[in-house]
Amino acid sequence: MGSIEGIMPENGGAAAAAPLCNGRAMLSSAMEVDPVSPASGGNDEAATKKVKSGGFPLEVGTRVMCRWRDQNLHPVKVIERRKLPSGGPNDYEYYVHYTEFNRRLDEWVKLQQLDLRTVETYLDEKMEDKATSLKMTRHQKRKIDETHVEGHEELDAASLREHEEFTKVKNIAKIELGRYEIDTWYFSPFPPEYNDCFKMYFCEFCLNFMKRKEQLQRHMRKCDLKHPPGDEIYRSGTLSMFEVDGKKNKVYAQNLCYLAKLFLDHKTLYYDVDLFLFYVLCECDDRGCHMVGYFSKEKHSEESYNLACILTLPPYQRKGYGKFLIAFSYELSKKEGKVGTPERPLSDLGLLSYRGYWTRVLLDILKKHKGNISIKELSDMTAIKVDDILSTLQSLELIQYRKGQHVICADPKVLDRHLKAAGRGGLEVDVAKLIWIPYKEQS
Ligand SMILES: CC(=O)SCCNC(=O)CCNC(=O)[C@H](O)C(C)(C)COP(=O)(O)OP(=O)(O)OC[C@H]1O[C@@H](n2cnc3c(N)ncnc32)[C@H](O)[C@@H]1OP(=O)(O)O
Repeated sequence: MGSIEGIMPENGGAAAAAPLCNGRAMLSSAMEVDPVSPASGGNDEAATKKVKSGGFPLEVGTRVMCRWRDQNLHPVKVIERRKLPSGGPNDYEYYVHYTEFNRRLDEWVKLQQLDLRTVETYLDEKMEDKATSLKMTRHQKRKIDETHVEGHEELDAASLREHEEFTKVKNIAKIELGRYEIDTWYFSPFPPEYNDCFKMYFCEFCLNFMKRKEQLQRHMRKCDLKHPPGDEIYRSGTLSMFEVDGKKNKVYAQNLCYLAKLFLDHKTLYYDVDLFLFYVLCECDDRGCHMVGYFSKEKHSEESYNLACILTLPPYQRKGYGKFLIAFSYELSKKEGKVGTPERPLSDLGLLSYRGYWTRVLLDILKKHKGNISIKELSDMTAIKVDDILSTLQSLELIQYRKGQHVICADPKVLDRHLKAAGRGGLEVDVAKLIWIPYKEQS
């Protein structure tokens, strides 16, 4: 581990910071596809100026069509380039951003994948502006936070640019975790000694990470853990949930945050894991409890956040675990006697999962309920914050504003149609199997 004290994904106040992976307007129309999120193409277009057609190697900023894994050509922007070790002076590979897709699909491609007839080179004026202006945007601040530079307010434009350069390309391409090799999605600020790592090896139990397979093998012979540290607060069949206190298990919590950042783009990394609890979901067998995903939660949240970050590891995604984690966070809120809401901004996949969960929970109640029901009553029953109920019902066009108040208009046939469209329900939380005392009642 590096010398930093701790890291914690945190996104308070980041809503206005033009997050890279927020729930943009595409969400209603792109429910079933992966990639899910288009890029911020529109604004980019406005802020760039066509300068010239390039030669070789292609310039950073070049726009060109690129053959993707679906075998079709898609527009990309060259983010970075590097010389091929064995190649001649013009033999480069290019790190490209598919402008229609989310940043998690950015990748290194060979020249042969690019349709060179479509090459256009653009100079990004925004980048130029940054180099000459000393004014730091919130977005830039966020980038600096991600690389753990203290006192970043004082950084000049050149250093800022250096940091942007540093975070725009995924630093770690793959990780090994338990029996899975996983392609990473985003940059994560691992300590500098890991900079040259293509693949990292994680102990699936203590989450320590290493550069080489042999190190991991040696570690696995010594590591005593067979499950996350902390208390097992839920067990149902082969599923277990562990509550890990960031203060008591600092190194584990830090490791978890480094790991999670590889799949979370829009979260700022923050120092203090002490202030958070981590709920780690595992599938258990005779070899141990294998992490499936987790969510973090502030011990005390003034904004009534009941979840800070949520992650299902890619091999386990689309199996209902995300909605299970969300449901679990609301069960904890119910036990606390509070309403809750996730920290903003939500990622594209985060918003899809929450929208699916809220829709299903609310419509199930509306379907069964006889007589009138208020938004407040719905909130009390579900621990879902009133704003989230309103936005969900509004997006389903089930709510009208009449005579100064919101009225739910729930035709059973319409409810059925929406429920069908809301996707699967996710794995159920069996509340009887949750044994948990809210944090404030301890100590
Ligand atoms: C507050 C915050 O932390 S916001 C950040 C949220 N976290 C992230 O973005 C990290 C990376 N993403 C993830 O870890 C996961 O995608 C999660 C946690 C958001 C969802 O986890 P999953 O285990 O895949 O969720 P689950 O299987 O319950 O599916 C939830 C719904 O999300 C949608 N969804 C999830 N993945 C996809 C995808 N790749 N493409 C389209 N829709 C998707 C679907 O509507 C799905 O429901 P359905 O399968 O019934 O149609």
